Amino acid sequence: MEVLVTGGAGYIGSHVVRELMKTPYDIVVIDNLQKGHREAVLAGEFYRCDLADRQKLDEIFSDHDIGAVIHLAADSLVGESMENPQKYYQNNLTAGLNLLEIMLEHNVMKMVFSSTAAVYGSPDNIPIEESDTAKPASPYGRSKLFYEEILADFDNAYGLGFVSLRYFNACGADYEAGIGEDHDPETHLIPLVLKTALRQRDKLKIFGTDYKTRDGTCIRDYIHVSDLARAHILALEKLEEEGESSIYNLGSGDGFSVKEVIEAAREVTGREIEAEPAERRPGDPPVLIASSEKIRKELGWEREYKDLKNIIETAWRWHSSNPEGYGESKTGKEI
Ligand SMILES: NC(=O)c1ccc[n+]([C@@H]2O[C@H](COP(=O)([O-])OP(=O)(O)OC[C@H]3O[C@@H](n4cnc5c(N)ncnc54)[C@H](O)[C@@H]3O)[C@@H](O)[C@H]2O)c1
Ligand SMILES: O=c1ccn([C@@H]2O[C@H](COP(=O)(O)OP(=O)(O)O[C@H]3O[C@H](CO)[C@H](O)[C@H](O)[C@H]3O)[C@@H](O)[C@H]2O)c(=O)[nH]1
Repeated sequence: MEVLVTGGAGYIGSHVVRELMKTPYDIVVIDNLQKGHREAVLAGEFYRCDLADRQKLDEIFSDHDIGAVIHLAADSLVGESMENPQKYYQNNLTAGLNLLEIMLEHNVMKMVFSSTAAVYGSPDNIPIEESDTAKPASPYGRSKLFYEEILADFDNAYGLGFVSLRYFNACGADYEAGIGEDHDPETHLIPLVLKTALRQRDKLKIFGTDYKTRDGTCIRDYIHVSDLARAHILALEKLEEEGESSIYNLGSGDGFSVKEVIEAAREVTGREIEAEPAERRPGDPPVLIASSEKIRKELGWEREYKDLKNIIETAWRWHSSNPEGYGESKTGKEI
């Protein structure tokens, strides 16, 4: 079966492609390279294509015998979505709907979807379960929740089977395969901490030190990107078995504060990492920790990386051996 990965040149998508290489699935990748890197795509047929382009999508679906789609392509920054919601609804919903329409036209009825902890907003219960109320606090979170609802409607009406994976904080790298996190601009905590260790930045800003948490800084659930990526294979297998559509959290079940992450990074790198208190970042909930019991029970998913320092070490190895990330090259087959 051919599996189409949208956003496969991005951080998580490139790790999903890496995990797909260990399976019998054939791989097709679409990415517009707005954020992604051609070099990060280690296998499969690559198309530089925007999901908004119906004609190109139609050609790709005509040229391949696609059996399922893993849909990661999206804009995904909470803060940016507060300032520019139009961009988020346009890309995550309108372009995403284009993809669904083309899938229906070509009778491709299986999707694994990248959702997010941001659908929960500021949750009432910790750890968060999938049945807890989703009250997104940002246009980004809402765009992902709306897409899940569209998928449920398409399942009811057309029998499109889906698995939606609500990722918590993806981090780490498959440094042995030569892939890692390279966003421009970078906004995520762990790469910024490591860039500070590399002296590419003077100091790290800690966004908020007066939250009602154990040390006043926000707590998040950090999950290694390869563990996350492996869950997509399990989700594909579930869809192939014609199971019911499902929504799963994907996190570690452990929470670490911003200060704890910085301290762990100091230990891993053995370097000074200067950090200073700063204003809260709008849209940040104080605590997000997943219960991932459902995916463990139903799909047998387990983490390989259970220790935060191990996870940071994989990211450190990637950043320290690729201080400029992937560089500037943006090549790829355009059709
Ligand atoms: N990084 C996280 O911690 C995290 C957490 C929760 C959910 N997610 C979700 O996971 C997915 C991947 O996130 P990531 O961190 O790898 O981001 P990323 O920006 O590295 O990857 C997204 C990729 O999609 C591509 N893309 C975006 N819009 C496109 C379009 N219209 N057409 C074609 N390609 C397009 C980008 O060029 C990029 O390569 C996103 O859907 C994001 O919302 C990420
Ligand atoms: O320079 C920084 C960067 C981040 N932080 C803090 O570190 C924590 C983690 O921030 P990230 O930006 O790394 O991650 P987020 O939790 O904001 O968001 C990530 O995980 C979410 C789900 O939990 C969403 O899906 C989103 O797409 C994804 O980027 C937050 O408390 C943030 O305020 C800082 O203090 N300083």
